[in-house]
Amino acid sequence: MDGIMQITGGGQKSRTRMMASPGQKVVLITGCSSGIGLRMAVMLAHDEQKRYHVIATMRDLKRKDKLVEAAGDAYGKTLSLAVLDVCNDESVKQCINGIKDRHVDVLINNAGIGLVGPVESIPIEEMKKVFETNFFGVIRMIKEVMPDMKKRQGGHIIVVSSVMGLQGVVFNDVYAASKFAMEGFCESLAVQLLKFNVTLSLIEPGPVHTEFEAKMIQEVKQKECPGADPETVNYFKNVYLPSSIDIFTLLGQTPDDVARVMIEAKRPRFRNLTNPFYTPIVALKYADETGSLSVNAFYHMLFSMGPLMHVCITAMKYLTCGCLRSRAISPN
Ligand SMILES: NC(=O)C1=CN([C@@H]2O[C@H](COP(=O)(O)OP(=O)(O)OC[C@H]3O[C@@H](n4cnc5c(N)ncnc54)[C@H](OP(=O)(O)O)[C@@H]3O)[C@@H](O)[C@H]2O)C=CC1
Ligand SMILES: CC1=C(/C=C/C(C)=C/C=C/C(C)=C/C=O)C(C)(C)CCC1
Repeated sequence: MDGIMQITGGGQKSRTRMMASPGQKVVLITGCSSGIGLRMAVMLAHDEQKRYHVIATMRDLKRKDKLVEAAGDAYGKTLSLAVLDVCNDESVKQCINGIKDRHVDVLINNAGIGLVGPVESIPIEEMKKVFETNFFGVIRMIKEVMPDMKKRQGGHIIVVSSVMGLQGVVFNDVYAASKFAMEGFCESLAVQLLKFNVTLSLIEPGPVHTEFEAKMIQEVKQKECPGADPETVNYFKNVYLPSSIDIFTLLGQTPDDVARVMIEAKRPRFRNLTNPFYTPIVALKYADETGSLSVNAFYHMLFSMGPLMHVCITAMKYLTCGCLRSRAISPN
């Protein structure tokens, strides 16, 4: 393993860290009870050269069993567990204060939640929860860890964003907005951090088969959408849902695919799309600065193409996988 996980500077000081052996880098990951966070934690803890000590955090330790089982022998050696709720100031402080010298070499902000539905049917409180987790949760972590990294002139902050941080998707308005907000925040901060030799990277997965997908399907099926008109509810449940399931089936990656992109890239880049299919989708946006191309393309894919969308996406998948897969999977 080489990868995005490269640390710039501060290497010697890492000897004083709690739990980590000399020379090991301390990697703190949020949201490790399932999905991408769990797999990243396990893959790093299983590094053959034992270069990382992973502090796998989750908000509720009752959910630790899947991680502990997947970690196997690494648990208690190269992987330890800690409680951390990214929405709670105290919880974040307590966790970081519990680490020797508060020394974190790599911070992976993975914890996040989704939200789908017609905007008019979603209470503002629910929308705030999404921003509180996906946006302020990341900022809370960065504020706690970044000052020490700046002092040490070294460290790496990774943020699991999404393709929806670059391109909005119908009925995902608020979730996409939370990831766009994160992208803007990181784009601004990355420049300052370079001056302190601290690297900031974004990971932008497309659909990934995790609990996130199951929760999304459940949410669409169960939501009664009060306040939304019947036509909109029909588009949400009978047009968006089947297209979305189709897209997960056709293009979905595994959490291991995503973790590998992060771990195996030779040099840390600022943006890291994990799914080659989304490269042309994002390119559409930059090809037409008025935005009409993207809005019209998505409109036709969703509302005019019907079953043809499946054929079209399958064709695009094979075309893009052919020419872009190697770039997306091993970017350097
Ligand atoms: N799956 C997908 O299609 C995609 C996912 N992503 C992003 O990937 C990241 C991981 O999601 P994924 O693995 O797919 O989904 P999962 O639902 O499997 O995992 C999300 C993790 O975040 C944790 N979490 C939620 N709220 C908090 C909180 N307040 N404090 C600490 N942890 C919290 C969950 O913990 P708990 O068990 O306690 O709920 C869980 O461990 C998210 O940021 C998501 O936005 C990006 C692109 C695509
Ligand atoms: C329905 C639909 C689409 C759906 C995309 C989806 C469902 C993407 C999911 C991404 C996820 C889950 C990201 C998580 O952060 C497209 C391709 C835009 C084309 C138009 C129709």
